[in-house]
Amino acid sequence: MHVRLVGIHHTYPSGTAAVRGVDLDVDPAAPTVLRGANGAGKSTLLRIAAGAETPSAGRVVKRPAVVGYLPDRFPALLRLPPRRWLDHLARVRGLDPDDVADTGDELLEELGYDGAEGEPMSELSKGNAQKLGLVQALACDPGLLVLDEPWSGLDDDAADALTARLAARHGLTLLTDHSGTAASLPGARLHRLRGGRIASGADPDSVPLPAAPPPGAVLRLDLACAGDPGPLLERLPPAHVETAGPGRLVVRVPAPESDAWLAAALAVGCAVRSVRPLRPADERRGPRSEAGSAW
Ligand SMILES: Nc1ncnc2c1ncn2[C@@H]1O[C@H](COP(=O)(O)OP(=O)(O)OP(=O)(O)O)[C@@H](O)[C@H]1O
Repeated sequence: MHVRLVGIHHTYPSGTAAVRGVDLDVDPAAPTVLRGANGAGKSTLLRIAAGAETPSAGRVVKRPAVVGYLPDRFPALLRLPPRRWLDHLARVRGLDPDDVADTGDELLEELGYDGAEGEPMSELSKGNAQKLGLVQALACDPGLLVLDEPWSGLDDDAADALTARLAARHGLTLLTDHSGTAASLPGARLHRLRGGRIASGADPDSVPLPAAPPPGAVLRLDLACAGDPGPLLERLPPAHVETAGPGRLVVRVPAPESDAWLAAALAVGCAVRSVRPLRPADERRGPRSEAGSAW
């Protein structure tokens, strides 16, 4: 079941129009990732998707009953100790805290949480507070998981553990991520927000095509594509394949063919991560992998 954000606008009482007409499908088959500059409206849109904020206009269709939400920041004066806070949030979601305690403990261990039991939330280190935030969002077995910068503040081991958990998740997931890690999740669908709007494929900020590639130029297309790349490549025009792995396809195509190639890739459900001209040194080095090779 998809969750759909339809015609979402949001203007804060201050007059800031943070979201201006966003339609977005959150697909259960792959994580939906929002990118964009600071202030683009990502956190606002996530709060609306999670049901933590009511939009000025528009609606969220088919939001599941249980939503796991990691906000961009916690209230600074949260005095509850961690365990009581986790129990409190379980009750807010209509769940019995005992039912989520085992999964919560498993997650705390997996993420290497080492904050003191009795310490108020407001006195935890940033990373430990982030780990608790992730645990409350993940432990409730959410129908929709909404994560605002989930890798922020995590140490390397915790970041890897989170990446592995999200990669293995089946279900609706919507997240923002400045670190770039989310783009590597299998099948990740990337959308760029710009000034409160989803940037279209033609937006230069979304598809950074060089203004005028010189004759003979070769472009490297980096794509996020759901599913097995083998069958996908058979449906696409020939190209030198650099990388063909779960969720990721990197190919080289002559510049004059790149528009047709991109159009074909978008038509089979891929999202464009970047389009860059190859430097002559890269071209001499040749592709790193021969998977699916040849024009
Ligand atoms: N509570 C609020 N009241 C008034 N304006 C707000 C509020 N929260 C956000 N804004 C404004 O709305 C716009 C979008 O902010 P938002 O936090 O959604 O962007 P963002 O893309 O998540 O940014 P960042 O990458 O810095 O987290 C910004 O201009 C911001 O100043």
